[in-house]
Amino acid sequence: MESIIETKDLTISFGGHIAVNQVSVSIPRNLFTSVIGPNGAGKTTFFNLLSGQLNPTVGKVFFKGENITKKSTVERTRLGIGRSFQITNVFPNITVLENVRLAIQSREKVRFQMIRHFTYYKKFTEEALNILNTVLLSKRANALAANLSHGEKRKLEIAMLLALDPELLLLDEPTAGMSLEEVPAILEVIENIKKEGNRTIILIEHKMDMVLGLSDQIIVLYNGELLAQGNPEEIMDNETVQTAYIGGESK
Ligand SMILES: Nc1ncnc2c1ncn2[C@@H]1O[C@H](COP(=O)(O)OP(=O)(O)OP(=O)(O)O)[C@@H](O)[C@H]1O
Repeated sequence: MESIIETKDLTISFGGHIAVNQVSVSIPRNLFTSVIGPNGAGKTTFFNLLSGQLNPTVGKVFFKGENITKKSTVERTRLGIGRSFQITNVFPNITVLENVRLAIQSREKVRFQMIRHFTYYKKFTEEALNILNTVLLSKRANALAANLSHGEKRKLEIAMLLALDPELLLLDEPTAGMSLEEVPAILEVIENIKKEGNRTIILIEHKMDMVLGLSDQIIVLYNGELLAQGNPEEIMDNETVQTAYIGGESK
């Protein structure tokens, strides 16, 4: 199966501590992959190495076959890798719809020419409304971003990410800090993106029921190392995983 992103011996150490240790994985295009592992296993660091926030001490990252190890975060975003927390430009004092439309506009780097402006405005507004539909924020399109609840803000962050039109979406614990009532909506948002079928999603998540329900394959990290990779059944049946992680994880 064609891989969208691949790592070879990916390693990073902070001082003496090896946070990600010789991880070689191939992540197939259009499959839903989750990365699990106990606290401190190296999941977020692994994402940082994929998105370019960190450079590996050793090892390589390939995106669609191209060696991107030396590329910056901005270059990787341009190539099609989208990471949720990269989106810092949510403007609190404009509406939800305007935020998403502006993000689309900046993606397209449109020059404001008055004659063409109306055509683009309509096109971008339609795309923004479609994205808001995907993230279940249509009803809040005209609300000021500042007035959103915590759960709605997370949805807007995902919307801003979708506005970049990434081929690969890296979602790092999208339900973190959410109330239990807000979790099903985020799950529905992820399912909507999955259903649209044009993006590959990699999810870091502690909620095992969510991981098992969404994933085609699961990568297990433990002490920075790749402990296992397989479909949900294989991972649940894997004795090493049970001993190292699932049995011992309470979060
Ligand atoms: N910038 C850094 N400097 C020093 N140590 C770091 C740095 N970033 C991460 N670490 C260490 O690397 C290890 C892996 O951290 P990481 O955040 O990747 O784990 P995680 O699996 O995402 O954990 P969690 O589930 O708690 O988010 C931890 O021991 C952490 O303290």
